[in-house]
Parts: sequence; structure tokens; C-alpha cells
Amino acid sequence: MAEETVARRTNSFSNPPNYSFISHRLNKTLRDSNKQPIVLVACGSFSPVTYLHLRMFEMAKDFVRQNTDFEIVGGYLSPVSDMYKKPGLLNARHRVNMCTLAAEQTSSWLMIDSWEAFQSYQRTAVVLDHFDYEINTVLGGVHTQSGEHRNVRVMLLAGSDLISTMSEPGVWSHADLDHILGRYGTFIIERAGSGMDQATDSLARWRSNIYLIPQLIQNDVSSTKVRLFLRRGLSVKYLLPAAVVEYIEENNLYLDDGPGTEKDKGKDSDVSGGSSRKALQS
Ligand SMILES: Nc1ncnc2c1ncn2[C@@H]1O[C@H](COP(=O)(O)OP(=O)(O)OP(=O)(O)O)[C@@H](O)[C@H]1O
Ligand SMILES: NC(=O)c1ccc[n+]([C@@H]2O[C@H](COP(=O)(O)O)[C@@H](O)[C@H]2O)c1
Repeated sequence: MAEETVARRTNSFSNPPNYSFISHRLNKTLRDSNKQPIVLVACGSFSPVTYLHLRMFEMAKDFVRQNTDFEIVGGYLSPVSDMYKKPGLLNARHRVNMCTLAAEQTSSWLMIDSWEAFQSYQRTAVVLDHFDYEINTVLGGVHTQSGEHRNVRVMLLAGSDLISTMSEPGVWSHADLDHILGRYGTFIIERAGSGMDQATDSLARWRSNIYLIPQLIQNDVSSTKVRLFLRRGLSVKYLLPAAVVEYIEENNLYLDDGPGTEKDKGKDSDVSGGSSRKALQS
């Protein structure tokens, strides 16, 4: 294990005030003892969360069952900190609330972790370490039906647009990539407009830990487009869970063009990418 990795993993994690790790839907008993338990973690803005974000988990679940020797024991959305300063990023409290409504009302296995949302910006490598710590060190991993202990492998779930940024200079440090893709691994969901081959070409050295999942039903819903619709007074029903649509209406969210919105950055028609991605290296 690299020196930096050891240093990071033995560091204690500072938690936001009143934080506790949610694990009520984590499956603590492995159904098949021959399988390796994994937890899926999707990091993102979720401003707002859409059906496509939730759908990523279902696609990964089907893929895992059909193509791998893994068993998914849990899935988490981890909304990014307000300090990420991405255009259109609503404050973390609303984003966490919307994700929680979406998970509770549409899924039986997804959970929201607010650790990164309610504090300073945390790099994805550190976020995955936090999950590893909470699930394996604090909770003690999972057990087989005969009571044998198993460590859970944390894996990143992401769209191909996010993985493409891993080849862009200045966005991810090599050490972080090695940590995320070498130690943990990732499932990549194909996203319209962002090729999978192109996304992974320069990540070939970690190929064995990268699982590509094709998009069989083309659908390019993005949070950016949802925000644009809301600003123009258009319906977003059936693009997001009903409870999230209601929450947005009740709280009058995404109505104005405040500072830092897409309009200011000429991003109204863009489906991906954020100016905040640069300079996130360790
Ligand atoms: N339509 C989609 N297909 C595949 N992956 C997606 C899709 N929408 C979002 N994702 C993935 O979900 C994760 C979280 O994304 P994020 O919250 O930044 O959503 P977004 O819709 O891209 O947001 P924005 O439009 O604000 O940039 C990322 O890994 C992203 O690649
Ligand atoms: N170096 C890094 O750790 C790094 C770089 C770019 C994006 N990310 C993460 O990817 C997620 C999605 O980012 P975007 O919304 O910019 O696609 C966020 O959670 C962000 O923290 C991490």
C-alpha cells in the first residue's frame, strides 16, 4: 500500500455537527457467502436529484447480479459540500432533504449520507475512505449466514461524464485516482454525450477494477435541464420523484437566476461538467 494511502487511512475523520452514519438499510447478512459484499457510493451535486441518479443504482444492481461475483449490501448517495461552488448548487440542507425524500419514497435499499454535504469540500478519495471506515471499522462489516465476518468493499458509482474528467489535467491527482480505482473500483454508467471508451482510455492500468455499464434506454435527463425547466416555469413532473417535485414547489426552489447559476456561466444548454472540478487535487 502506498505511503500516502496509509497516511490517509489512519487519519481520523472529522464529522459535521450532530452527524451520525445512516445504515438502516444496509444488509448486514450476506445472502451468498461465495460473493464479495460491496456498497455503491454515488458522489455528486444532486441539485436536484433526478430519476436518472436513482436509476444508476438499479442498472448497477442488474449488472452486478448478471456479470460479477459481488453482492450489493447497500447503496448511498453522497451530496457534495456547498463549498464545491458548482453553478446551480442549491444549499446542502435542501439537496440532502430532496435526496432523502427520493430514497425513502422510491427505494427499499438506497440511503443518503450527509457527511460530505455538511462540511468543507472533501475529495472523492476521502469520501470513499470515510465509507470504508464507517462500514468496516465502526460497524464491523457484514457476516455470512454462518456468522463469518466479511469486509465490505466500497465502490464508486458514476456516470461516464464524471469518469471522463479523470483524464482531464488538474481535476484529479494521480494518487487519488490510484486510491479510488486501485483500492476501491468503480461502476461507470454510460451517459449520453460522453463516450465510455474515451472516458476510460487513459485509465487502462486500473481496468480490472472498472466496470462499464451500457445505457440500454437512452435518457439524458440532467439536473441542469431540470433547473432550466423550473426557471422557465415548465413542468418537471415524471423527471423527478413526486415528493421531490412537491418539495421544490413548497420551498420555491430554483426559480431565480442567482449568482453562480448556469445563466451566468453560459451553461443553460449544457448537460454536464462544472467549472468547480478544476483544482480538486490533493
Ligand atoms: N443521465 C445520466 N446518465 C448517467 N449518469 C448520470 C446521469 N445524470 C447524472 N449522472 C451521474 O450522476 C452523478 C451525480 O451527478 P450530478 O449530481 O453532478 O448530476 P448532473 O445531472 O450531471 O448535474 P448537473 O446537471 O448539475 O451538472 C455523476 O456521476 C453523473 O455522471
Ligand atoms: N478530485 C476529486 O476528488 C474530484 C474531482 C472532480 C469531481 N469530484 C466529485 O465528483 C462529483 C460530481 O462532480 P460534478 O458535479 O462536477 O460532476 C462531486 O461529488 C465531486 O466532489 C471529485
